[in-house]
Amino acid sequence: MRVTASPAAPTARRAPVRRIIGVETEYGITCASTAGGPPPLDADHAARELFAPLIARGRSSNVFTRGGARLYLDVGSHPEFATAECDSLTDLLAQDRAGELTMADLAAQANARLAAQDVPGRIHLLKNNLDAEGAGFGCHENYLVRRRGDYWNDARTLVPHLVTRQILVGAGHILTDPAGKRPARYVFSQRADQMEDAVSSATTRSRPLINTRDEPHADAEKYRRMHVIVGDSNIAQGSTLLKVGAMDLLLDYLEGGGDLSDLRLANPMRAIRDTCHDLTGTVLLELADGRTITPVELQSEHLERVRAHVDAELDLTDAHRCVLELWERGLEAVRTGNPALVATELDWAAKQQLLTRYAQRAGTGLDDPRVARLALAYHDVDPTDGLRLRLETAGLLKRIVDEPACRAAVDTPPATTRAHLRGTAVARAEELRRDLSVDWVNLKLDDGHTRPVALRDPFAAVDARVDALLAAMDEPEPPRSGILVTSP
Ligand SMILES: Nc1ncnc2c1ncn2[C@@H]1O[C@H](COP(=O)(O)OP(=O)(O)OP(=O)(O)O)[C@@H](O)[C@H]1O
Ligand SMILES: [Mg+2]
Repeated sequence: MRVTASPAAPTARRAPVRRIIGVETEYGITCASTAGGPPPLDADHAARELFAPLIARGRSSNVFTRGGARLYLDVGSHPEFATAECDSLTDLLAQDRAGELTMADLAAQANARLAAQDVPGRIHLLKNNLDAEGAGFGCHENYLVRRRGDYWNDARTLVPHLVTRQILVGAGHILTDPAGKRPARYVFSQRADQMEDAVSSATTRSRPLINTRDEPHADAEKYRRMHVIVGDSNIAQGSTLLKVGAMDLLLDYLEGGGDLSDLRLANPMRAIRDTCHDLTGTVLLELADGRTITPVELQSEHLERVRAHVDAELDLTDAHRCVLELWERGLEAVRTGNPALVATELDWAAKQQLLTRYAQRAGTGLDDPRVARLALAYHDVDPTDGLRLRLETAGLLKRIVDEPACRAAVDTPPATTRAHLRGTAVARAEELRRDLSVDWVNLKLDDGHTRPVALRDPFAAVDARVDALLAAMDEPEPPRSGILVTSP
């Protein structure tokens, strides 16, 4: 009798766990004089000018858009765009870019009003993280995670990733010495020098890497929202894809029982600064167990574990495959000191090439004010003053989601999350001029009698209660409570 081994049963593969992701971006604002001289408006007044049309339409400076996103002016003068909830990486890229386009449109309108009033100023909105006074502002990522007892441990084991990922997804920065003793030099990130505590529950007192405030914007028994505070605002879509996609895969790995706890850093705050300042990626970081590791080694180790997890279990989307490929190539670029390997995809490399080539041609150093202006233009969201569109059109920055799809995302929410319900309701309310109170979870028609709807499942894009709410909007507005209507 011949015994043959039966072929191994094919292992069932699965897609990465479906996850809600949203990115909040604060924008820098300045009003440059067009006549020379000091700015005609300070940042506060410029921000108020920017939001004037929203406020004039009887709304506040805190609105939800037809695209399902939140557009608002918080304390301070940084206009903020928080993307709608996305459950795909490509939707997130479109939404993030929709934020830039929304801001650019608001600035164009504000500049037209200033010109009509003969105010000699032009408002610029900058998708960066440091203003002219040296104050920082943020770009926060939000990831839905399933509520589990060991969330806290998982969040902490991500700190080494958050500390070292800047060698891939940092937006690049020219670091100048205020004392003028050392020449200006190029580093990975603007944000690294602003961070203080590794994990904290407050964002205002200190600058943590992960905010642990428990505000899931969803069914609190099932979900948590992981709120990542450390991260640069990115211009290159490749950087955003890698930043968010790598975290998505790492969370999948951890939720599937993966472990990163042997890679804890002894001093994350020192490590984040050391990593930022060393473009070779070879600075030695101390681990909690006394070993040392370089940022490139640490990222390679994370990538290897994620890859093994993927190979064993996952069937990746095209976007996730791009994430792994770019992660690998980004590390190779740092390891070999060859930014050209990723110069059309990752911000730090694209910006470095732009600035160093300019400085070489002009025969200056990186501290030249013209280089600083070029660096700002990289982050300017204006289609003509800003460089992003020009670089993309010239093929110097790679587009992953094309411009029409990003433009569409301004008014069209992601189709597969509750943002679809919110965006539809907002659009209908705007068309019918009905008052609708909105937050991430709730929709309430302010007519005194239609029942509010709580959308506790961020994955649900269909809901009969919302259909009823839309139908209620179509009905003639009932009399306000407190007013007696009598028939003649
Ligand atoms: N359940 C969820 N899981 C993950 N992300 C979510 C969830 N619900 C909403 N989000 C995303 O979280 C972000 C919330 O933005 P928002 O600016 O309102 O943040 P916040 O932390 O609630 O408030 P603030 O910035 O005012 O402190 C959005 O990008 C949104 O898409
Ligand atoms: Mg916010």
